[in-house]
Amino acid sequence: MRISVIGCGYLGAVHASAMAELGHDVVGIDVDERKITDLRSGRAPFFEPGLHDILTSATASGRLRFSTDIAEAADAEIHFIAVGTPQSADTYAADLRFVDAAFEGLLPHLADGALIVGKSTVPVGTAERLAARLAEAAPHAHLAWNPEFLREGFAVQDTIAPDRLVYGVADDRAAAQLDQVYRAAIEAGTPRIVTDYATAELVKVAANAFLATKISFINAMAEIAEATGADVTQLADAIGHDARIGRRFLNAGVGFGGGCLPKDIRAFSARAEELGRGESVAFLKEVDAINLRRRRRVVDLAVESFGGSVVGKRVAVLGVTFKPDSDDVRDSPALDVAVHFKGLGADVIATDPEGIANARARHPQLAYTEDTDEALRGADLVVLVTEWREYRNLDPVEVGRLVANRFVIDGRNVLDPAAWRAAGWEYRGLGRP
Ligand SMILES: NC(=O)C1=CN([C@@H]2O[C@H](COP(=O)(O)OP(=O)(O)OC[C@H]3O[C@@H](n4cnc5c(N)ncnc54)[C@H](O)[C@@H]3O)[C@@H](O)[C@H]2O)C=CC1
Ligand SMILES: O=C(O)[C@H]1O[C@H](OP(=O)(O)OP(=O)(O)OC[C@H]2O[C@@H](n3ccc(=O)[nH]c3=O)[C@H](O)[C@@H]2O)[C@H](O)[C@@H](O)[C@@H]1O
Repeated sequence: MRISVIGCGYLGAVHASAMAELGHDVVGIDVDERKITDLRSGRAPFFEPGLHDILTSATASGRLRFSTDIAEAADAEIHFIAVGTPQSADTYAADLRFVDAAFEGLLPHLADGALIVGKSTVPVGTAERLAARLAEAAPHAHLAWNPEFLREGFAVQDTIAPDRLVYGVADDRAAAQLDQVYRAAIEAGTPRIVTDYATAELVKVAANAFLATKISFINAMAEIAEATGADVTQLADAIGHDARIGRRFLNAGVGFGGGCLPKDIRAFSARAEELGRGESVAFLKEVDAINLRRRRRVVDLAVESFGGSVVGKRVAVLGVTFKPDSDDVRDSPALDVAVHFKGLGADVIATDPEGIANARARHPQLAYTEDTDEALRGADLVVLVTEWREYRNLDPVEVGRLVANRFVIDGRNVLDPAAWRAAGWEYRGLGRP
């Protein structure tokens, strides 16, 4: 099929490349010229495992091209909107400016029977509003909402083989067109839920709200564990054996960040309040508060251990991205911890395999190095805040030879406390004795 993807960020660049990989003829559109120049030359504008391969094979095959001119989308039968929906600074509601601009930009270029498909995460009610506008401005086209559930770090495989497909549609024709787009996944047995706009929009925010709640639940248990000497990691293993609970997303630590979970739960709360149902999701404010407290806890542990102050202490911060296998530092707990240490007068040096350029752009006041050993050399404290494989696999004996003081705070509970203590380290985890 002929497809356009409007917005080529973390979601759109992967979606465009994956659709071309599946055999569709795709044009990716973005207002950011630098991104489009990169994509045109087969360079992924961000780090995502597997993206480079499908991007280069699809551009070489001629099935994938990129442009800053939305008129180039005019040929497409299906237009995916994948632009950002960031948090508004004042209300925390989703800022729909980019979605509205992309939608309005498409209106003059819609072929007969064209389908606009929203992928961006939006407040419930957005699709209905856009469908009403479409009926008036371009009645020969129609609209569907098809939320995206990919995870950064696994974005390519999640796009090609998703857990499920959700179509919010107003007619059967839209569902049939989407079936053609996703034929490969459907033939492979991917479950598909065809529903109305409101349900589709809500499925997306409900899924992210549930995941955030699960993480904050285990982090709340970590707080109780800290008050009692219990071990939250064993607790998670034990409750996780219950298939009704499940072990995934029960890793306690510095909590969730990124361009989605934090902003999505806040936008959901804001939308529920607009609907007069704020109390139904009031717990999400607690989920957010627990999450933010855990970032602070790492710093408090250090201050406590150093007898009240970290001024002048050399702190090696391992990780700046919000999760491993991504270069994304949006609302990153790791970066927040680094900034907080710096604010308290510590001599911070942060390292990360992929995230330094993005971190430096946001927080130029921090010192960075790409060399893990350089970060560790002379440290009074090592803080692991993003569980990249290379940090999980650090050898406590070797690291012990580099640092000035053997003190580690494991903000992701991924190190083996016994091995680190045996190598002479003071080990502190979150919610671990
Ligand atoms: N990043 C992720 O893993 C996932 C993101 N989402 C949702 O997808 C949406 C996009 O998120 P990201 O890709 O992370 O954001 P992003 O900020 O990485 O990308 C958005 C892109 O849209 C472009 N853009 C803005 N206005 C435009 C316009 N009028 N025309 C063309 N391009 C325009 C921007 O230049 C940028 O490249 C958000 O609603 C997000 O919540 C959903 C699932 C996964
Ligand atoms: O809407 C989105 O953009 C996406 O948001 C999340 O995906 P993502 O943000 O890429 O990352 P996750 O793997 O969900 O991790 C989010 C954060 O939670 C943290 N986390 C995760 C799991 C856990 O047990 N504990 C924990 O603290 C991670 O470190 C990370 O900071 C969802 O998992 C995706 O399904 C969704 O599509």
